[in-house]
Amino acid sequence: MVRDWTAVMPVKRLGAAKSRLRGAVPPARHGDLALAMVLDTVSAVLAAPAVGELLVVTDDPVAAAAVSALGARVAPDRPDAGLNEAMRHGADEVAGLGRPRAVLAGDLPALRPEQLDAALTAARSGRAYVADAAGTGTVLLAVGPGRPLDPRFGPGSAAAHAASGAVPLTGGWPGLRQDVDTPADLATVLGLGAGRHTCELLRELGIEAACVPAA
Ligand SMILES: Nc1nc2c(ncn2[C@@H]2O[C@H](COP(=O)(O)OP(=O)(O)OP(=O)(O)O)[C@@H](O)[C@H]2O)c(=O)[nH]1
Ligand SMILES: C=C(OP(=O)(O)O)C(=O)O
Repeated sequence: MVRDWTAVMPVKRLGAAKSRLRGAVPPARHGDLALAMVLDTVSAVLAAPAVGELLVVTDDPVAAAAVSALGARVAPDRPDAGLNEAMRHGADEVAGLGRPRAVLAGDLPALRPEQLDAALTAARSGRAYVADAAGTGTVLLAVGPGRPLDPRFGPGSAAAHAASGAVPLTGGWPGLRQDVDTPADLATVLGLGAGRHTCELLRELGIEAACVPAA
């Protein structure tokens, strides 16, 4: 498979990230959990043969160092105006319109490389999205060369992406579709099998967790 996709992943400052997930682990470890989920998502993305490069858009120094160590490239969060602007900046300005780009959230700790490959293969020709497991949100938005990303993430983003002309991708891909916003989402992910970083952190905290093999 040709490694031609640039994956783009926005990561909020860890101290402010994943507020709806607060309470899933002790407060002092909340940032560690947010980072562990990012690292599992990054590991799966970098192991996907269709991905040539992963660009992480973040102003968090700890996350930046950790994802760099795994092999991702880091760009600052500009214009520092929220999720859609961070995605647009990474995909259209830093990566550039000349490449196929796919943005995905950094909260997919059960993501498997083959699921991302399948989604990117299905998306190849146009602007396409993958809805989250609930069907209302979006976990991935892909766009071919020459086209702006035009991201519309936020509440109801699946419908917003459809209304903007993006094609919904219909594969099963349970790990790709399962983003973690709440403690209930985390429990679902632990049933699917979380990546090594999330899994080891939870086990350290005495929480039962099924782990998948390292990607
Ligand atoms: N660079 C950047 N990433 C963001 C920003 N807002 C959200 N993200 C990232 O986008 C992905 C999905 O975001 P959300 O699920 O809305 O995450 P969140 O804002 O941390 O979660 P809540 O506080 O629970 O709403 C995660 O990887 C976040 O880290 C932002 O303003 N800048
Ligand atoms: C930003 C989104 O999701 P969430 O905040 O639920 O992760 C979205 O689905 O567009």
